[in-house]
Amino acid sequence: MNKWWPAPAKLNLFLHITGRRPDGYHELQTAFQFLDHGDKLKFTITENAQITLKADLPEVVEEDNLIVKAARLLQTSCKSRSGAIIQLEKNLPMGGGLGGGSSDAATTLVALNKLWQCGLTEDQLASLGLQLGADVPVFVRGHAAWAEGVGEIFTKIEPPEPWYLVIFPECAVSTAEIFSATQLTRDCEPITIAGFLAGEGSNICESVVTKLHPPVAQALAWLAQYATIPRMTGTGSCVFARFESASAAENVLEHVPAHWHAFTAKGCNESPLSFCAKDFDRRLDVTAI
Ligand SMILES: C[C@@](CO)(OP(=O)(O)O)[C@H](O)COP(=O)(O)OP(=O)(O)OC[C@H]1O[C@@H](n2ccc(N)nc2=O)[C@H](O)[C@@H]1O
Ligand SMILES: Nc1ncnc2c1ncn2[C@@H]1O[C@H](COP(=O)(O)OP(=O)(O)O)[C@@H](O)[C@H]1O
Repeated sequence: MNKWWPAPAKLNLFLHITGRRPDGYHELQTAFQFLDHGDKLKFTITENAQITLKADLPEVVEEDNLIVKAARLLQTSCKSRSGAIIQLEKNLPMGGGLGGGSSDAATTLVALNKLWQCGLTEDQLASLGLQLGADVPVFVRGHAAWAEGVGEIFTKIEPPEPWYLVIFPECAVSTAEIFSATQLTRDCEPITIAGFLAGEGSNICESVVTKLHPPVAQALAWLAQYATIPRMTGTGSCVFARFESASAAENVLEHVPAHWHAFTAKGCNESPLSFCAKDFDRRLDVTAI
């Protein structure tokens, strides 16, 4: 049966900028964790090579959609003669720092690699993903990670998996806009994984984003009434706080002002996409017997 593949959200549990490369890209330290909440994609394989996207996403023209770009890139790389009709259920806000577009691209690479039987390795898929965006490789690899470089050098980590309340303050923030801001701090002292797991780290982009986008400051101030250390993810705009239980997060969700979109989700060190890919392999094994 044709099933839905998950494209989960990510959180940056902290984000520091430690330098800048000659090409302008920023050197980062960050920790990625996935959420059990995100977009969903369904793939129907076709005999002709056409890639068709069915998505209610008028903001992004089909040619620019990372799903279409990922499918075409894989098709060229593995010389697939098949095509696909790809259906997208978009649940994640765009420009929210939850990595929705990157996650959609990663799910497309992982799913079509299996469905077209391309046989590319995880390393090959991650390096294709990096051509599409700095955030795509972590979604391909599917494990919570400490990331350095421009965000592509990973070490697996196992942080606690709390419940989160995530608020999208109804404003989109462009990653490029924040990385080009002159006031951005770009000389954070490097920290260690042990230091992070012991509670060090913040989101260094928060001060710039809150000045340029007041709703982000308002959402952080609102969350601070209910939780300790509310934080922004990535370059914004979403903010989040952690809770001990689903019910504790849901109790606060009930009070979120109606003009903001918000949801609760569980932190996951293994991505829902990774579970789905393993389940796909397991089913193939069963069919083969
Ligand atoms: C910083 C993070 C943290 O997760 O921000 P979010 O986008 O998730 O908020 C990401 O790594 C972003 O990844 P992604 O959103 O894929 O960025 P890309 O499309 O590759 O790049 C968008 C723009 O951001 C800048 N950029 C991106 C990554 C980086 N390490 N340094 C940069 O300077 C570049 O100017 C680039 O043109
Ligand atoms: N499938 C997609 N879903 C969302 N955004 C996409 C997609 N394809 C391309 N984009 C572009 O990527 C930008 C960043 O989107 P997204 O990844 O959701 O946000 P963020 O990087 O802040 O987490 C969008 O504003 C949009 O222009």
